[in-house]
Amino acid sequence: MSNSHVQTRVDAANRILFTGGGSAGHVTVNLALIPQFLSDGWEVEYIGSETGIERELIASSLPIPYYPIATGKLRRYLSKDNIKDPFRVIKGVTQAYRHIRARRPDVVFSKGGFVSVPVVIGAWLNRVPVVLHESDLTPGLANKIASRFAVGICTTFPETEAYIGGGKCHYVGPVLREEIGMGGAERGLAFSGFSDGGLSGDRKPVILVMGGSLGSMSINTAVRQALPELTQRFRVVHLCGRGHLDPAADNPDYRQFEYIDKELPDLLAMSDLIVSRAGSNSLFEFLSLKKPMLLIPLTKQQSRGDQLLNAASFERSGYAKVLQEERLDAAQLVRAVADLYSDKESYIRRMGDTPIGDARGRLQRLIVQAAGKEAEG
Ligand SMILES: CC(=O)N[C@H]1[C@@H](OP(=O)(O)OP(=O)(O)OC[C@H]2O[C@@H](n3ccc(=O)[nH]c3=O)[C@H](O)[C@@H]2O)O[C@H](CO)[C@@H](O)[C@@H]1O
Repeated sequence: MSNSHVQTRVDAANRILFTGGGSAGHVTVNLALIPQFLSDGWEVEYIGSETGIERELIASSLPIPYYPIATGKLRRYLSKDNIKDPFRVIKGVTQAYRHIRARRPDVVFSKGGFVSVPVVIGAWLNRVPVVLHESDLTPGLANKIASRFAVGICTTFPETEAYIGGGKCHYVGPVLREEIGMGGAERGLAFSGFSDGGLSGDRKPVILVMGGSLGSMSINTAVRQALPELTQRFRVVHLCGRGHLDPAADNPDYRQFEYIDKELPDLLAMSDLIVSRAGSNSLFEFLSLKKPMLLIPLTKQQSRGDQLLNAASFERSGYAKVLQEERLDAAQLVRAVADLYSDKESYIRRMGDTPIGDARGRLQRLIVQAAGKEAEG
């Protein structure tokens, strides 16, 4: 009796396939959602690229199968790779189509990035419902293409609907990983080797510098040039991106790391100020923790202008100070940090009034509904 009960449960397991990658910003929401589906008894699997950051982030933190497929970049500019990439996209669609046909997930959830397009098309060809999520105020190219094949597009900003249309948009708000709010400042200081003085009022305040999940050359250069001045008043912890450590940047009040995974919540908890690019996931993480932030958004030439809009929206709400990339140098950085620090209480006060809400729960309910499974509320 008990055996047949177990067998029935296994046969009837709900199955969800996640995709998304290329940068951590296209994986973070998946990292927030997957543990919930696993604890609700769903079978979860992931399709990502062969070499993208998603492969490492998923493998290092979640016990789920990962299926790599061929990917080709979708570019808005001329490149010799534009010739071979369409063939890689077609190969990726074939691989995703076959995988989805064999595994028959109830639903596909896509977080965007160029790896997601073949998966979304493969799901659509198999008549598996697809739900998308867009982190930025304006949709990325992958999500623009994928939206034609999706039953729903969940957004972080209410304004995004104007850029997608089609009546498929659902505003859910920012989806945060649960562990972001669970960091410990003491642990962050110990990890950074700044434990002396602990959390006492007489320690130097800490600035956390994040150049986006891939790092930023211009922020790295400006921060390192500004170190002699910055470290007179602050300690600086710098997440500089893979391959961008600089052994010459040596200062007792400076620490640099390429990329931080598990300890990031502790580093955030420890920080008094943040200097960052303006990727949407990072911004809402800072907001939820009420960290005064100086944002240096990617320009229209470096990205599609999404970060300019994200940063402008946060500046309008009084959550962030913005320094434009074109004006970025060591002197401007020092000045902007000093201004932000002297006004930090008003930033914290304005962020204090902002409810973050349960976007993770709302998004999960929408996905479960799209899968044709019952979801309450
Ligand atoms: C160059 C590029 O394409 N940038 C895009 C990318 O940015 P990016 O990948 O930087 O995206 P986000 O800032 O949105 O998210 C980064 C995520 O990585 C985490 N993190 C970062 C550094 C680190 O050392 N450890 C760590 O865990 C952050 O906490 C955050 O959860 O996706 C964003 C969301 O669609 C877009 O707004 C950006 O324009």
